[in-house]
Amino acid sequence: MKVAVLGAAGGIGQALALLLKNNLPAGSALSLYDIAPVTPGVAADLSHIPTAVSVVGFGGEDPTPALEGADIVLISAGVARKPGMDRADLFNVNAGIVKNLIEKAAATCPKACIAIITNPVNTTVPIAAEVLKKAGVYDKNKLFGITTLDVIRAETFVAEAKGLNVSDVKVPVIGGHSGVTILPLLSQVEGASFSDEEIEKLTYRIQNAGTEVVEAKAGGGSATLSMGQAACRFALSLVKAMQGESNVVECTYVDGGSEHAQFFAQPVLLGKNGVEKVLPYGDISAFEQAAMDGMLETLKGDIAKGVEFVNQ
Ligand SMILES: NC(=O)C1=CN([C@@H]2O[C@H](COP(=O)(O)OP(=O)(O)OC[C@H]3O[C@@H](n4cnc5c(N)ncnc54)[C@H](O)[C@@H]3O)[C@@H](O)[C@H]2O)C=CC1
Ligand SMILES: O=C([O-])CC(=O)C(=O)O
Repeated sequence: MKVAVLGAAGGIGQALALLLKNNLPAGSALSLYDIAPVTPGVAADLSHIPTAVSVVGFGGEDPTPALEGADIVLISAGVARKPGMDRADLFNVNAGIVKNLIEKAAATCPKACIAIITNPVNTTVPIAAEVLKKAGVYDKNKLFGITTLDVIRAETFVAEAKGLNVSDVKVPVIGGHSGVTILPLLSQVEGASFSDEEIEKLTYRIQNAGTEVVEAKAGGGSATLSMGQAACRFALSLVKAMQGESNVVECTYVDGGSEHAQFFAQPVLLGKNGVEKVLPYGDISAFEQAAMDGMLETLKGDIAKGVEFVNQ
């Protein structure tokens, strides 16, 4: 299995590459790309870690050499938030970066599964879909927005609040990846019950956890280490499923599985060819239904912005 990371010299990219070097199955290949000229050096650095995962790195303008033969492409290239910004403020810079990288992926590894980290995810994933459609290589089962950070945050915060062992806590998070579009289904957490006030507070914290990190980093960027961990979890799940393991499920932002919006995050059964089946997210509470009703206009607007960007 060959995994390419685009944006590999950045805060997320380096953390993710380190985790993948240590956790991909033996015999895998890791291919790193970033416009930053340090990238071959990042690969050289990682290559001294004694695991059976090969690593090469490419800098400069052209990602093609990193994409050749890739089975999975993980994209974290782009700018991150500073205090006072919301994720949509990243659109002007990151939309063009994602469009260019996807054009290269469409030409070089059209059958790869592509998973996008770059914000605003609600919009960059529809951009990728439109670019792949224009290139005639779109397979909706092979395009993902990585929303796993919302899931690991929800699991961490619930375990802390309820004194549970975090490895036993499962929290589906549906919708999108910004503000009100992030909807943790706390009503489905097993082995814990919450007061209305706890639900409101936990939901708000999960929705705004990215901003919590942006403010704490005080101008030095956004979540990188927890995102590296989240993206590694998602990538390893995808690798396992693509290699034939059954029952691999992750919440992820995908095309066409929801009656609510063209793109929607919910539990997805992963398989040999990417999405095997978009799973129902089950019963939700009245609070969650109101949150769902309240998010859809924002989410649909975010999606339309991406579609327009490519087709303008
Ligand atoms: N999906 C999610 O849950 C999360 C997404 N993010 C997003 O991930 C993105 C990256 O964040 P960080 O790694 O913290 O930023 P960073 O600034 O540390 O790294 C970004 C990297 O992208 C590279 N880059 C810029 N343009 C490029 C291009 N055209 N081709 C290749 N590489 C390019 C830069 O050289 C840099 O190394 C941001 O958009 C951020 O908002 C961050 C946290 C969570
Ligand atoms: O908040 C940000 O800008 C980065 C991000 O997506 C997150 O941490 O969830």
